[in-house]
Amino acid sequence: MTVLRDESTDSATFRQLTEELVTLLAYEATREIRVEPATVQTPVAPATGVRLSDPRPMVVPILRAGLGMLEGMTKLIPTAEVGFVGMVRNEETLQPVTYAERLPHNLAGRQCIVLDPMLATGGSLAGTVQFLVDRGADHITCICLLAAPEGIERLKELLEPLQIPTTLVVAAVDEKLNEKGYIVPGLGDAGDRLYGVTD
Ligand SMILES: O=P(O)(O)OC[C@H]1O[C@H](OP(=O)(O)OP(=O)(O)O)[C@H](O)[C@@H]1O
Ligand SMILES: O=c1cc[nH]c(=O)[nH]1
Ligand SMILES: [Mg+2]
Repeated sequence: MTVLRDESTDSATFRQLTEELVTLLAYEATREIRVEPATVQTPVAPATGVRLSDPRPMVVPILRAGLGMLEGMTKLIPTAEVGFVGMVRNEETLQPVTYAERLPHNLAGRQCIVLDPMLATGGSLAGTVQFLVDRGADHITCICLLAAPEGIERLKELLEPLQIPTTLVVAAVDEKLNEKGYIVPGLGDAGDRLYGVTD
């Protein structure tokens, strides 16, 4: 996290560290993944273990910055399906605008794992979780690198009344948001740090 925060870290290193960190967070985030018993034959005797249940989990990166977390996640669950949501925050109003959405219409009974490095006001993550819940997802795990207390509160407010099991896994909770809605001390604009500055 310290190297990610450092403004002198270049994009290539930022991407690599994001991927590595996500794989560690994914270890934590998959604790509650649904599995079923599976028996295999070892050279010595039958052994019972587990395999992922059907339907398989759906991993949902929030474009653009969430894409930097996808590879690290699918390393851990290579058989997961992937759906996409594209959102950009209007930097004046701080409201998210959805510009892309490629998800199955029916997510009934699906566990969804949402990826976005930054949970700031919570608007983008809350909007994405709402998409998933509206389509029937019944278990949500969000993985973020950094969260602001304000964003965590917003997510709680959305999710508690829905009574859907939800887990938020973060590498660090920072102090606050600044007047521009940026996480303090944070790491700046995660999308820009990963892929370069856009205007
Ligand atoms: O919690 P919020 O206040 O909604 O802010 C967080 C969002 O802002 C960033 O995306 P951004 O809008 O910069 O788009 P990008 O990924 O294309 O850079 C970040 O990746 C989150 O999606
Ligand atoms: O600090 C922040 C807040 C929103 N989005 C980012 O990328 N960084
Ligand atoms: Mg951005």
